[in-house]
Amino acid sequence: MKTDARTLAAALPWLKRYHGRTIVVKYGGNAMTDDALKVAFAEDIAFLRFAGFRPVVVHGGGPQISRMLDRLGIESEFRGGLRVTTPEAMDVVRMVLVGQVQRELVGLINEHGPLAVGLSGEDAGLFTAEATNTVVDGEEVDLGLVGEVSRVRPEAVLDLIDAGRIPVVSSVAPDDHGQVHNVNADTAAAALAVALGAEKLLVLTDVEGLYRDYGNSDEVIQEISPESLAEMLPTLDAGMVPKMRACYQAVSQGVSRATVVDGREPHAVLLEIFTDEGVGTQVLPGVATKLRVHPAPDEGASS
Ligand SMILES: Nc1ncnc2c1ncn2[C@@H]1O[C@H](COP(=O)(O)OP(=O)(O)O)[C@@H](O)[C@H]1O
Ligand SMILES: CC(=O)N[C@@H](CCC(=O)OP(=O)(O)O)C(=O)O
Repeated sequence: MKTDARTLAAALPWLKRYHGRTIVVKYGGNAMTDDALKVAFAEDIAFLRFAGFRPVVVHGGGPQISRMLDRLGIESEFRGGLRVTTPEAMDVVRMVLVGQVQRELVGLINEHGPLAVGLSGEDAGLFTAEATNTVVDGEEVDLGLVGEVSRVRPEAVLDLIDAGRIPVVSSVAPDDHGQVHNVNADTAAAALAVALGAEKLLVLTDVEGLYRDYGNSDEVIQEISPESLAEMLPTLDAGMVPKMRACYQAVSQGVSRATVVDGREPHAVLLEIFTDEGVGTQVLPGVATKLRVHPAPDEGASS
């Protein structure tokens, strides 16, 4: 059989499995580095929709926010993987996420038909935020206007999906008093995946997956259970903290699996979903931890 035919035929089990199912795809700002990657991402999302899946996009934009804050001369720092957000910075976060990153992704997806509709946690009560702090080296750190998602009203997203649209969601959300908060996009994606009863949470980032010992070892975790991940969480650093906590929460609350993949690979979404060889790190119940040394000898080979 020709290689292309083999690849297409191998997609059949995944087409059957995910047909009519909801997949929440979190597109991190670090995986939006060049235009070609963004175009490929939009193609993948449109592909999923035309293949009969129900894709929902939650996007990040951390590096884009940082660049704009720099340009405006507003200082920003991250603590425990979360941006300390002053009221001044909050305006910029909202402007960049909703006004720039979301608009761009909606436009790219809509190159393929009238599919994507952008919304944020502020629309139709989608998310309610609750102010949160974080603990770094045993000390509580005040993060300002940073929120966790305390409630999800998924009706607006469900209406869009049922109408054949692709929701593209930005992670800002009001608290009970209407004060808008900055929610980490991984956190928002997990909360939405749980509320939608999604089959899968797929997270695109800028590393091959979760490294067992980042910076000191080439071993990437291929599969891990939520329990083993929970044990690892206190040892993680930087952006991986909210990301892996989000995967843990999604799988602990009913999403069948959460996967972190390298979004710098063009068409990472299609590769992850339609090839038998799992790439990245999969969090799923009941598995023993499985490691892979990166780069794996046969990585990139589809079966
Ligand atoms: N154990 C780990 N495995 C992989 N990456 C890690 C780990 N610990 C920290 N990191 C860092 O987390 C970063 C990804 O998080 P982040 O920058 O927030 O990405 P995104 O914009 O995709 O949400 C990686 O680029 C890496 O520098
Ligand atoms: C509270 C917090 O840190 N919010 C993030 C929101 C954007 C985000 O999460 O973007 P990535 O997915 O690209 O990292 C921020 O301000 O950068």
